[in-house]
Amino acid sequence: APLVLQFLAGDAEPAEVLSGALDARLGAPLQGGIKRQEHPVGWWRITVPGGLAAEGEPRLLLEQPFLNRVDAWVPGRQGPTRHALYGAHADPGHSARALVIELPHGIPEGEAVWLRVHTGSLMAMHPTIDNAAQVRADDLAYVAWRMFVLTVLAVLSLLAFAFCAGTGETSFAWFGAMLGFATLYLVAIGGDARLVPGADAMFSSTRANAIIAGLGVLCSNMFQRDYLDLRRKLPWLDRLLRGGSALVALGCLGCALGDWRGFWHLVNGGLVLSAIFLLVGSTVLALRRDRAGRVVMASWLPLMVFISLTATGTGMLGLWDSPRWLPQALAGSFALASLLLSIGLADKLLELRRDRDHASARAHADELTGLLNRAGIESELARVVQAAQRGGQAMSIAFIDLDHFKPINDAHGHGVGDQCLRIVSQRIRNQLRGDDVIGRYGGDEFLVVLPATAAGEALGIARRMLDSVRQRPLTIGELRLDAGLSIGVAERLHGEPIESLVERADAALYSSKQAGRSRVTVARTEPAPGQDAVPIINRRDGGVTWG
Ligand SMILES: Nc1nc2c(ncn2[C@@H]2O[C@H](COP(=O)(O)OP(=O)(O)OP(=O)(O)O)[C@@H](O)[C@H]2O)c(=O)[nH]1
Repeated sequence: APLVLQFLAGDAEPAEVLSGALDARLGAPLQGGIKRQEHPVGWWRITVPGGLAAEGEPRLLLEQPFLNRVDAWVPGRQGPTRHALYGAHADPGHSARALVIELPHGIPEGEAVWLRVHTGSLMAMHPTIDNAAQVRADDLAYVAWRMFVLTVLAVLSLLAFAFCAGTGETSFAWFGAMLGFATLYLVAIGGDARLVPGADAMFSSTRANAIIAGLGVLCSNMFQRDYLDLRRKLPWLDRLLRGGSALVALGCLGCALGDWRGFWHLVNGGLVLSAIFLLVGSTVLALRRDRAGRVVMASWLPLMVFISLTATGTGMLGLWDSPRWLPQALAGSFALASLLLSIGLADKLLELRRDRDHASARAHADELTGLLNRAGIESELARVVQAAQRGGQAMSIAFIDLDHFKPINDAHGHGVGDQCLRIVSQRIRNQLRGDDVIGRYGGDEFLVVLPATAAGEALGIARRMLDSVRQRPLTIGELRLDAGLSIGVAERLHGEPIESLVERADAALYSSKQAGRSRVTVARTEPAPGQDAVPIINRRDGGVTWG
């Protein structure tokens, strides 16, 4: 039904208003809905040209009530009914999307609904008429949508805190807090928690809501500074954003201490400035092909569009006739923005991890041979020793030194020496199994770590490595160079520390050198009869020296 909405200038006694004595003061029909005029309390008359029949149990709905309180006089009913989202007159029978006023007799032609509205909110309330069945259906759809949006926000917020705890990245905590406050703010203005004990006192206060919104903006600014790395990438914008945050912080503090409306404006001003700064910053960064900038722009833009549409539409400024679903689309765009930012954060985390892995791979690589360097093989050794300790498994290591390498260097130059090292490292590596690791320990020395391997098996592998080098000469250009390896193998004794294991393998290698090079020495795994420690002793055994 087309409703005619008229405002009565100035407050008056109900009896006087209802008698029609003040009808001359009624203004022209309004489009923009019921919103705050000069005074917080005002009278509104609603009529329907041609009248509204009582069939279908018609209801008058006032959408987006937030902090407005309404006394309604409807045709055929004595005295007013009271309606509000919060407080004693909250209506548990309907969703929070609108105040619902029953019209048991419809609105007969020539009669009117009179509303005395105490406006506590800046948003306009839209009066519409629906039948009871439609109101119930719309209520269910509204509650389902709100549950979805608020659940998305709350879950993402909790996830962000869990990520912060897991990764130690503070930007996740700021993001989680921002989502938490955004959820609270949506719940406050939407009235979703109005029937929860205590929510009434908290959410029905403009000051409390300004503080919630302000804290949300502060967390958002902190998060974006971190996420976009503004300090480094756009220092001028970082300073501006800090200014915006200072205004918001001051406003929040003021709202906490006193009731002056200026503080409330300070929060809102800081919010608008921060949003503009962020949009500018993310656009500049996105144009520079910055990934984080693009994510923020993609998530911020729809939000900003919906906020602008809401602010300029019928709900707030009344510059255009915005659709009724717009406030819910705004809530949805909050959830969408958070989802995009969550994905962006996860992506950033992956990028950081990739960078770290690359850096650590670079730090642990030996440039000449492509094997692990000393630090790399030592850390692998520590890892394998730890695993062997936990699993109670055997493990061995092999220390390898190229024989007579210095003369090759001296006779053919360092370039040929380097080539030798490359070829030898390649041949040794080819003898290893999947889990074995090899690194260049320094100069012409290599260390091989053999997980789940006892001395006997390690000896076999060491001999294969030795054979792979000594059975074929190293070919470098025209040169054919014979080479050999001295190898020391040691199996880790139960509970043996790394240093001792390495020392025993080194001593076994020394034994190989002493015994004439190009051979393998295995360190004993058990003390010799009559001795308490495991010594290195030499025993010739078919080309293999046993220690
Ligand atoms: N070409 C080249 N030579 C290196 C590199 N690092 C160390 N060296 C040389 O490797 C040689 C190592 O010699 P040693 O292991 O002490 O002596 P060796 O001649 O191999 O004698 P034994 O080990 O006793 O058989 C030295 O001459 C070092 O200058 C490298 O990266 N490239």
